[in-house]
Amino acid sequence: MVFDARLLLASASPRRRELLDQIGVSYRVEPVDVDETPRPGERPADYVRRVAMDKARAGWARNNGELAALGADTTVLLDDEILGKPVSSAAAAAMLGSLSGRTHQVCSAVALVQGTRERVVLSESRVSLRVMGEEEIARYVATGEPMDKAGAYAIQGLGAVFVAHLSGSYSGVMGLPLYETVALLHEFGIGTPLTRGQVRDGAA
Ligand SMILES: Cc1cn([C@H]2C[C@H](O)[C@@H](COP(=O)(O)OP(=O)(O)OP(=O)(O)O)O2)c(=O)[nH]c1=O
Repeated sequence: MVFDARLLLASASPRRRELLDQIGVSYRVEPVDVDETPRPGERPADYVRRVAMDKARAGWARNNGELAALGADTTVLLDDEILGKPVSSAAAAAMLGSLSGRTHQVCSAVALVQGTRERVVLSESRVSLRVMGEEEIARYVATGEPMDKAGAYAIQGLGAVFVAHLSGSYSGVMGLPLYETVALLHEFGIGTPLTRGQVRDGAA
């Protein structure tokens, strides 16, 4: 239990907790469940922003009205097609096969809600994975790491061995773009240990 938190993290993701811990932000965790089904014809960037905002709104609704609620969503896009979390080992292997030797996009949105105040920011990255053989894909899938990850890999885990190039935000690919997150937190008057002096209302 964190007592001095000014932020509610509307997420069950251990990666998002780890990333907020990394920059020294205190928060209380409140996982939420929102519909993550893309709407017909919805542009991927709009989809990611909408889901992040829905998570933040759901977090705010569970709150006692004191803490700003943060929601985030991360999606992998290959040729503008959304690759979500794999539903099975076979789906994970197929996803990795389609990403092998190619460059894909990772879109991460972070949203903050405090009452009627709502803001969402998008981070877009490009990641090139090297060619992966069938056997190494099978070995990677057998580790279990791909299963709860958009695009079936984790840049912060064993999957790092496949990442040939990244242009954009490492933390965004991992699930919470920290530069954008800190900018949003500032807008809402929430500082970090390093940036607290720059926040309008002082205390972090
Ligand atoms: C591409 C990539 C994704 N991921 C993860 C980040 C996200 O947690 C996940 C995408 O799923 P999300 O729906 O964004 O998040 P989540 O279900 O894990 O958590 P919550 O909705 O409760 O906030 O994929 C990695 O951890 N590493 C990577 O390299």
